[in-house]
Amino acid sequence: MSSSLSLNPCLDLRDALRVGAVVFVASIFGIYTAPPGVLAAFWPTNAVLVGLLLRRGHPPRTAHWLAAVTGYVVADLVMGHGWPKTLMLTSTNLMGVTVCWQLLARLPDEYRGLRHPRSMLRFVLVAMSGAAAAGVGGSVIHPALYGGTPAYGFLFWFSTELVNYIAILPVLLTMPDLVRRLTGLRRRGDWHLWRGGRAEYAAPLAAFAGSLWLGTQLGGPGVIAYPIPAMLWCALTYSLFATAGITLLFSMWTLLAIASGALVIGAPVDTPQAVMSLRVGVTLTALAPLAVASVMVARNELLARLQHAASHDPLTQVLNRGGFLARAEDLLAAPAAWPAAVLMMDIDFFKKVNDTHGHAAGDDVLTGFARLASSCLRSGDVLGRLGGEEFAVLLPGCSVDDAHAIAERICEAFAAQPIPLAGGARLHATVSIGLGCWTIPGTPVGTMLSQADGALYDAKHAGRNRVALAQTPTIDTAFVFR
Ligand SMILES: Nc1nc2c(ncn2[C@@H]2O[C@H](COP(=O)(O)OP(=O)(O)OP(=O)(O)O)[C@@H](O)[C@H]2O)c(=O)[nH]1
Repeated sequence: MSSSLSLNPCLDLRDALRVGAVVFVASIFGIYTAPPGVLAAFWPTNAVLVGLLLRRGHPPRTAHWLAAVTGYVVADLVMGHGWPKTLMLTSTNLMGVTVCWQLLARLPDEYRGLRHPRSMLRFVLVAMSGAAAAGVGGSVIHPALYGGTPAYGFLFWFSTELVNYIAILPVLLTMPDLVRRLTGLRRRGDWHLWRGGRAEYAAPLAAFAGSLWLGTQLGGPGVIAYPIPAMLWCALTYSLFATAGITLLFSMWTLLAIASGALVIGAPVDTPQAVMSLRVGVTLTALAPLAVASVMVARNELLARLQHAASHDPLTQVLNRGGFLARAEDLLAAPAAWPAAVLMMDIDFFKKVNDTHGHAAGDDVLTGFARLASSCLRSGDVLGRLGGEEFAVLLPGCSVDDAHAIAERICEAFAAQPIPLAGGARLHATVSIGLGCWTIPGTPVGTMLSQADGALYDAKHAGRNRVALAQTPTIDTAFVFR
């Protein structure tokens, strides 16, 4: 969410109302699904509220907290709880939410988004702290409202909140990727529901579904762990968000299937203690795939950064020689890439620029040229810095006339636009370009570059600041255009 939201009271109010409405709907859901006369065991409201407050671009305001309190209170009153019970439940809910939100909001972004290898450890500690805060409230209100000891009240609230936070919050914490995708604000490498082809995508999900089904057929206490290998496979294949969704599904399915008798574990789950133990156990089981998915995200982000560093020139940020050659070979493997043209470009008298204005000014000229050349290219063209002041462009699917027009545009635009230097001065520079165009598919990139380099030599010798055409198998006369 943009920071303008915080400056716009109307938008802030609308946002707060949305928070209140979500709290109300989630609370009604929790109350409806609770067994009669007992406190709701699946209570998504608190985890959803924490997730909502964290997903906003800036801290919640008083209006958001007031809207949340109103959502809790109205839901309880609508469902027939009196004021004393409503206030006790609401304050206990808010104790847990406040602690959980405070602690998560203080975590660095990558920990909060579960994108750090150790983020799951911190996340579990935060979830336990939030659950413990709710447990403290529960130890006071539970005996008064439902009977039992304060210790039981603590344990019931602690276990319920722990399960809800661990099962639901990861989905919400990784959800911003989905929001960015839906709103078109996509970042490189940000969203991959899966990594790989279609079969690779479908297989882990099928294994997960199969393991759930197998559990219903075989029964016994071990069946709870049957889906773990499939969930680990999902974590290695799908995005963190998808994995979080799958682990939530696992927790809900396992608990519901045991409750309904579809999954027979052979042990009685007929005391509140046994129910609590089962719920916490099932949810903690789901932490393993989540931790693997977190490690995968961190690993993939690191790999992407390394790959970028290995294939790009740190000064101009265009491809380096290795990156250019690899990309060119990839592109030229497609028949549609032919005819293909190559431009070899070399900044004129660049040594003099360095000697006269200093190395930093030379660097400014290089970055200025890379920027300008990029702006003259079509999408799909590839620009690389082959070394020093020498750049190359691959123009796939480009006729010699179009390639010549692009080369002329770069040459003229560079000569016409002086480069602003750090001290405020402006520096005029020119570039010479050798151009080749090949119609025969399969011509090696190295051959194309060296023939275009020959034309660049011609351009330099004809006086620089010009474009020269290479001799290629289809064009057999080398000449200088101007
Ligand atoms: N500032 C800067 N200079 C570089 C960099 N890489 C190479 N150079 C310099 O680029 C210059 C290249 O000079 P030459 O190859 O003699 O070519 P030129 O002066 O451009 O002459 P012509 O190409 O014949 O027009 C050398 O002085 C290198 O030190 C760089 O990253 N930054």
